[in-house]
Amino acid sequence: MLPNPSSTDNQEFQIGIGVFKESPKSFALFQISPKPGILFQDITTLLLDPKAFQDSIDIFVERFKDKKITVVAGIEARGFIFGPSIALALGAKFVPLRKPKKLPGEVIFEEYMLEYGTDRLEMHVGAVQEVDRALVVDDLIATGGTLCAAIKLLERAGAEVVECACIIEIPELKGRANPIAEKVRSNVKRQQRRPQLVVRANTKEIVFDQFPRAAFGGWH
Ligand SMILES: O=P(O)(O)OC[C@H]1O[C@H](OP(=O)(O)OP(=O)(O)O)[C@H](O)[C@@H]1O
Ligand SMILES: Nc1ncnc2[nH]cnc12
Repeated sequence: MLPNPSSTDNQEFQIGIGVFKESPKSFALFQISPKPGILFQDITTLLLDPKAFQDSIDIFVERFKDKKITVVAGIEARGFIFGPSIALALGAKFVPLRKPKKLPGEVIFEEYMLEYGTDRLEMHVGAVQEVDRALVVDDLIATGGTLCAAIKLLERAGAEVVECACIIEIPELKGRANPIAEKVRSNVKRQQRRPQLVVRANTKEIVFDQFPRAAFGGWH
């Protein structure tokens, strides 16, 4: 359940803070739990702040603009939020990697395990070619299973996967222990030691400047 500004109940949502590593910018980050036992990192609060949203795109574009990327592959669903803008800015084509049975044409697919189940990514046959240099975009890396499946799909089609880019990393889930780790770059560090602001179900209470801004050097 997402915060409802008009709600009068007392349900509480935790808000963490995300900090862009390459610029002194921060944004709010909901931590809610739509699935039992999972502390869900939700990037929709970032989207409510057009400046922070633009910054998140610009940071990716800056990093990848000289890497001869010819295809940006966005992972359904939240990779579709960030991927197309990055693709247009890089002058690259955008290829959606979709969940099962959504694409109308012939597909190749990869199955993978998630923090909370299994899933499958599909890609249209012919969407990428052997000459393509790919950037994979998603909102978040948890176990790394999704990005790993995306890389396998693109490589099976002959593309070279240059890097994977996501907004947030959940270090506790050790996605970087996955063999794909050297290809993954996240551009946000969660402020784990910072006390979390707890608000009552009211998005208007998100105050971005309430938190000291901090810059972290470099990607990792
Ligand atoms: O690193 P992993 O453990 O593979 O998890 C990361 C994936 O999980 C989330 O998507 P989800 O599978 O929940 O799908 P959705 O975006 O369609 O809701 C997230 O958007 C990533 O794609
Ligand atoms: N904890 C989490 N929050 C958001 N998306 C996720 N995908 C996998 N684990 C997740």
